[in-house]
Amino acid sequence: MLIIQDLKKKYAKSPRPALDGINLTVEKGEFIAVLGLSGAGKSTLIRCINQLVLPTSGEILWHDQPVLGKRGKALRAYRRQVGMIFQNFNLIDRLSVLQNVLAGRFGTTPMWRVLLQQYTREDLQIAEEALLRVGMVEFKRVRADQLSGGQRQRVAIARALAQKPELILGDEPISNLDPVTAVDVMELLKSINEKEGITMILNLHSVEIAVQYANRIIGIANGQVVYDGSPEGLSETVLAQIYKPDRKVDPAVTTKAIKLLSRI
Ligand SMILES: Nc1ncnc2c1ncn2[C@@H]1O[C@H](COP(=O)(O)OP(=O)(O)OP(=O)(O)O)[C@@H](O)[C@H]1O
Repeated sequence: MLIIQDLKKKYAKSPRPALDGINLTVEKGEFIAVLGLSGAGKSTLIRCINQLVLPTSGEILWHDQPVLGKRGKALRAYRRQVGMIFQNFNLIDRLSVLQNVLAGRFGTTPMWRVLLQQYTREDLQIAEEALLRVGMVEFKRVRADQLSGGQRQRVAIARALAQKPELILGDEPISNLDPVTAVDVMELLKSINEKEGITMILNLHSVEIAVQYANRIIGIANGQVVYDGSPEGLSETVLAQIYKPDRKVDPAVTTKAIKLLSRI
């Protein structure tokens, strides 16, 4: 469903490319965890997929159609098929839970339709179904800023679901959550992946969580894919390739981290 070909991204003020020739093929129904050191390029990759960041070169194909260069209506149509969840949830605090989820129905069209309650009965039904799916329907009238982190991420997932996406991208979706809530959110995402067949690509910082939930791991180092395979294949050598020492990290710290990681 998604093919990434020789994708490169060089930010104007950055000396090194953030992405340096990424090639990936993603099939429907996969649950992919992207691992890598801070600065490896994970966020840039996720953001290039939904065009929040424009790559410098390469190609992205969605159902065999080129994504790069899409503008306006065509870009909105593509983005509706690709839901996104973020580390900081990206909810609008002053709006209710339901209004936040309804925002997902409009993709990138103006917020005034939500604010003026210009949505259809069908939009409302889909939004409520999404809230029911994530266990938050009884909070629909509550303002988003009244919720806990875990509840906010559930609402963000419902907002993504209300788009009726084929793919959900997650940029460190559990980084701001305590370990129990993080597992709770991962269980929800896994269940959505298995029951609704929605493909997941999530950047994760926890190798342990990635191994537990993903059926494919993509390891990135210095903007390149250094591992693409099963969780079982994450040997100490592979972990060293992903989290290898580089200029920014003290080699002793990295070695210690790899030893800790390889115990899982
Ligand atoms: N807007 C930007 N402008 C300039 N350089 C950037 C920008 N965003 C990211 N970078 C650089 O691109 C590289 C990759 O960053 P990216 O955020 O994709 O990494 P990451 O693996 O997601 O890291 P983290 O886990 O810390 O979020 C880093 O060197 C970073 O400094």
